[in-house]
Amino acid sequence: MKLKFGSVEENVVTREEFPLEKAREVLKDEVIAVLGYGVQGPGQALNLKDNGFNVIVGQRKGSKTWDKAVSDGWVPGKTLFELEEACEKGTILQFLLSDAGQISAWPMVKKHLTPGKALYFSHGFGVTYKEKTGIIPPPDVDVILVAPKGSGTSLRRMFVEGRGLNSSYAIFQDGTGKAKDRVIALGIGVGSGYLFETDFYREVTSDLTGERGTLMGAIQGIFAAQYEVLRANGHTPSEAFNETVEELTQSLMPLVAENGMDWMYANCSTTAQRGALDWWKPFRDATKPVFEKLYESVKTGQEAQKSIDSNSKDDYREKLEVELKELRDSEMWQAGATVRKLRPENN
Ligand SMILES: NC(=O)C1=CN([C@@H]2O[C@H](COP(=O)(O)OP(=O)(O)OC[C@H]3O[C@@H](n4cnc5c(N)ncnc54)[C@H](O)[C@@H]3O)[C@@H](O)[C@H]2O)C=CC1
Ligand SMILES: CC(=O)[C@](C)(O)C(=O)O
Ligand SMILES: [Mg+2]
Ligand SMILES: [Mg+2]
Repeated sequence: MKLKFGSVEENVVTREEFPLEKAREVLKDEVIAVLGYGVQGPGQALNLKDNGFNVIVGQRKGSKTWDKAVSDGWVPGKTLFELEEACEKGTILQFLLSDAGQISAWPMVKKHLTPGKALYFSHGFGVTYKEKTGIIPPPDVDVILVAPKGSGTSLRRMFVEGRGLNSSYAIFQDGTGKAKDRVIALGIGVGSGYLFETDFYREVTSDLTGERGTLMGAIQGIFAAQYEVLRANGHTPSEAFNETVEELTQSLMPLVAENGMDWMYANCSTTAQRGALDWWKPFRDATKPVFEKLYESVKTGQEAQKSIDSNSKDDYREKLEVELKELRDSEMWQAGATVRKLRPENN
């Protein structure tokens, strides 16, 4: 249906409009092969299975995530296979290896994309940056995307709680004439809240911007800046952490989630309101040039290139661990660990 967001009309699909029964009918003859069992793999595969679809998992034998798949109830030789065997058996191949992993697995996956099958992504990365990834699908298959806007962990948790994480959907190639029904049915099947339309290019550029920006990179940067200023002015770690992170995640963001920033503002002290109304524009103006620089770096493919280069190195895991350790060992997140332990519900 068409729905207005502010004054802009968009194509969206809701669960009322496309119920689960309809999704099951559309996909009743399909074997959905979920390739990769990292973060999105488990969330999507388990939700699809619990929603009554015919799902198998493809994963490297002997890997940690193979064992995780077994402990999640996937049965070797019945619903859990080596990657290639899953590609052979599946009629819809959900390509959920890491974006760098997709590059090395592509020649094998491509071999099994016989006419009529569907190739499904949760990111526009592989296809958009085809000069860098070599991922060029054959013409007689559907190439579709459902991109949950959040972690696979949340996708599963929210499903179990009877909620739904929103996803975008896109069709890159309709090789069978069935791509639209297939993509919507899969979007509903993996447990999406509502689905909004996009294309592969817009999905990848917005996603790369968001995770580098307000979802992760920018928020960590703003946290660090404020925490450092408070500490430099004699505030304790407890005070700096609570006033920077804990209050935001525990008290204020849940209110924003429920009713919007306007409502949260309206329900704080008049003192906070005055200051927060005065200061949001200077913060916007100070950071906007950084966001513009970020978007440019995404647009030119530089961000994609960097992530391919670093993720394909042999010592990638060790290097990553060093950088994550720096975050973990920072005083702010050390303080955070102590503060989390002190939450009454964790005692
Ligand atoms: N992590 C998340 O929650 C989200 C991820 N996505 C997208 O979903 C896709 C999957 O992402 P994640 O679940 O984060 O992946 P991941 O980084 O957790 O890796 C998934 C699986 O790929 C396997 N793998 C990696 N390299 C391989 C190779 N060369 N050969 C065979 N297997 C290999 C790993 O064993 C792992 O089981 C990506 O396109 C990502 O951008 C989209 C939304 C959110
Ligand atoms: C969770 C998500 O959607 C991200 C942040 O874009 C990702 O993990 O790539
Ligand atoms: Mg992402
Ligand atoms: Mg994302």
